[in-house]
Amino acid sequence: MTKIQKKGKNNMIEPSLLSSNLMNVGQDLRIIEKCGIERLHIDVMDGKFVPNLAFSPNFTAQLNKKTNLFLDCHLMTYRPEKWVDCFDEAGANLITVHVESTPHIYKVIQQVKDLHKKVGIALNPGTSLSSIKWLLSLVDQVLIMTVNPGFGGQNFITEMVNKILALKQLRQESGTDFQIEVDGGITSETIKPCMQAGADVFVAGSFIFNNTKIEEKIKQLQQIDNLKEE
Ligand SMILES: O=C(CO)[C@@H](O)[C@H](O)COP(=O)(O)O
Ligand SMILES: [Co+2]
Repeated sequence: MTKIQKKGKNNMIEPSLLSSNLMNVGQDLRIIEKCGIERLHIDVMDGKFVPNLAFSPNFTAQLNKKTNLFLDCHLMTYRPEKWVDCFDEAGANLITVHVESTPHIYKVIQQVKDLHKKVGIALNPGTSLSSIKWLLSLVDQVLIMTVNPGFGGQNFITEMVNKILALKQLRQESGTDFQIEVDGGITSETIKPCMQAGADVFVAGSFIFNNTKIEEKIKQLQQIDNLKEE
């Protein structure tokens, strides 16, 4: 199966399986695909970098067999360099590593690029943009965490809107074209300031999955996908 990732209207919403009912994941994948979604968010947690555990390479490989969706693996692990190869083999299309998680961030980015996978860097809310400025020309995506990582269902940190704005400005000034992704507390309300500030990809977990109307919730987010100024 060919994996696609177009810049387009429906690919901007990225459902996060962390809050989904894993007993229904097969059915939910079909609903997500039917809605025209093209990307899926897979949270990977090691119980050390964040106080929780989440998805394995094996789970990712099983998903990869069942769907053509573009798989964005968000590694919330210390020393992500140990996990990159496993998630590459599992079928990740984009591997995002936290700048706070390793003393060798440049090396990990090169490791992902050498595997011919898309690469992202993520920043915790408390980490400033200056820590990644020098890396911006190397990456396909920057993930601004809009909650402290570890759990779904937390409240959006509104101060992060200014960070998105500042990152968009850095992108313009540097002539680079990485995508800006936001993750944490995204709802039909909080998505709006993020979109207006310049975010391109919107991860949403509990807003989509903490109810039985997954399709309706995805559509609510997709309908807002027109506020963006270019
Ligand atoms: O990385 C994370 C949490 O650390 C996320 O991807 C969550 O899955 C987002 O969940 P909601 O905040 O949308 O419920
Ligand atoms: Co995530």
